[in-house]
Formats: sequence, C-alpha cells, structure tokens
Amino acid sequence: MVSILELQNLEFIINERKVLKSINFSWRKGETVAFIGGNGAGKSTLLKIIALLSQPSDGKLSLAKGASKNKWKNNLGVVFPDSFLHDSLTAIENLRFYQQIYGKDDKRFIEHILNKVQLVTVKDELVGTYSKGMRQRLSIARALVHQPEYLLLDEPFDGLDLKSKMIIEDILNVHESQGNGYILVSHDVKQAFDLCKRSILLHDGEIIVDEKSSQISLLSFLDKYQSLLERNENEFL
Ligand SMILES: Nc1ncnc2c1ncn2[C@@H]1O[C@H](COP(=O)(O)OP(=O)(O)OP(=O)(O)O)[C@@H](O)[C@H]1O
Repeated sequence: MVSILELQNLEFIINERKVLKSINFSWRKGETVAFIGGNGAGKSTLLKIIALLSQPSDGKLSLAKGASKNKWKNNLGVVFPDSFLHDSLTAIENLRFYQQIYGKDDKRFIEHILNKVQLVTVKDELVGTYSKGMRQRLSIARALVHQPEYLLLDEPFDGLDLKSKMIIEDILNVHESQGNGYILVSHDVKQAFDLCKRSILLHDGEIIVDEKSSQISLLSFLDKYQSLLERNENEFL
C-alpha cells in the first residue's frame, strides 16, 4: 500500500526532555490508526508533528512523492482539544468561515455535513450557547468542511454523551468506507480497537506495540497498557 507519510527516527525534545524517542511510523493511504497511551506518553505531540504544527527536534518526516507541505495541510482535517470555533458566530457562519480559509464555497456540503452531525435545526444559533456534545460535533463538521482525505483526532470522544459518540463514530466509519484514513488519539482501548484497523501503544515517547487490531487480542493489549500505566503511577510514588 502507498505510504502517505513516513517518520524515521523522529525525536522531539522540550525543556531538555526527550518527549518522543526514535519514532518510526509509516501511514498508508486510507489506513485508520489509533494512538493509545497514558498521560504524557507523547500522543498529542506526535499528532501535532504529523499535522506540521510542530517541528521534530531530530529525524525525518517525509510526505508521499509529489505532496508539498501545503498540499498535505489542505488535505488534513484536525480535531484537537481546542475547538477553534468562534462562540459569537452561528454554526453555519463558523463552517462558512473555515470553508473560505480553504478557498471553497459549497453551501450544499455545509448543509450535508450539518445534517450528518445532527445540528441542522440549531445551525443558526450562536455556538456559545451549544452544549459540549454539540460543540464537539460541530468541531468534526469544521474538520470535514473542506472535504479532506485525512483526519487527525485528539480525544474527540472525551466527556461526550452516547448520542454524540455514536454520531461521531458513524462519521468516522463512513470516512473510512470512502477510502479515507484517520489517526485517533484515545485512552479508550476498546473503542480505538473498534474504530481503527491498526493500534499503536505509546509509552514515555516510544512505540511499544504497533499491530493490526485484528492480529492482537484486545485483552493482551489491555494488559500491556495497564501494566505501563501502573509503572507510571509507581514512578510518582
Ligand atoms: N509545549 C510544551 N512544553 C512543555 N512540555 C511539553 C510541551 N508539549 C508537550 N510537553 C510534555 O511532553 C510530554 C508528552 O505530552 P503529550 O501532550 O504529547 O502527551 P499525551 O500522550 O498526549 O498525554 P495526555 O493523554 O495527557 O494528553 C508531557 O510530559 C508534556 O508535559
């Protein structure tokens, strides 16, 4: 399968601390990948480097042949803890704003995506009045508004109710069925396994496991994850 992004011996150092250590990772076209790990494992840092929002301290990041950095950025939709939404605008105004940033103007797609995230009936209300679940669904719509092939999602399900979770899961399943990929950062191993064909366990800046989700048992993955979390806790005692 064609590799769309490759990381070789990647390192990230901040405040003299190695937060990522010799990361090797190849992301293939249409692949759905979970980054799983405890607090401080380096998941968000790695995602920011892949989004080209952070520069690695060492190592190499290569894009597919012919893909410039701008093209890569334009083909990415990101959902990070900061929603990037404007509270004083309505949902539809937010989506128009972000579509324009990407040089697009497609009102029909905005209606379509608002429908998908079940916000059509409140599309003209100010985002400042939205619940957490509604905001997060709108964040997904914002990430998709320019129809990117790839999504980077940092804990998109955190603190959401079941309805919002199911809506977002459904969108991710459709995204994958259209041959598009995503990377999902998650603490929820079961959900990550259900949503991603490949699961990567990170600990203390290193990749500990990198397997097809179908080829490793959820229980043995959970055991490894749990023992790493316990090791972390003991370090703090
Ligand atoms: N800008 C920064 N300044 C200082 N330290 C940072 C910075 N960015 C990341 N770090 C440190 O790097 C380590 C990895 O952080 P990162 O946010 O990538 O972890 P994570 O796996 O996403 O954790 P969490 O699940 O808690 O979000 C942490 O110890 C964090 O304190």
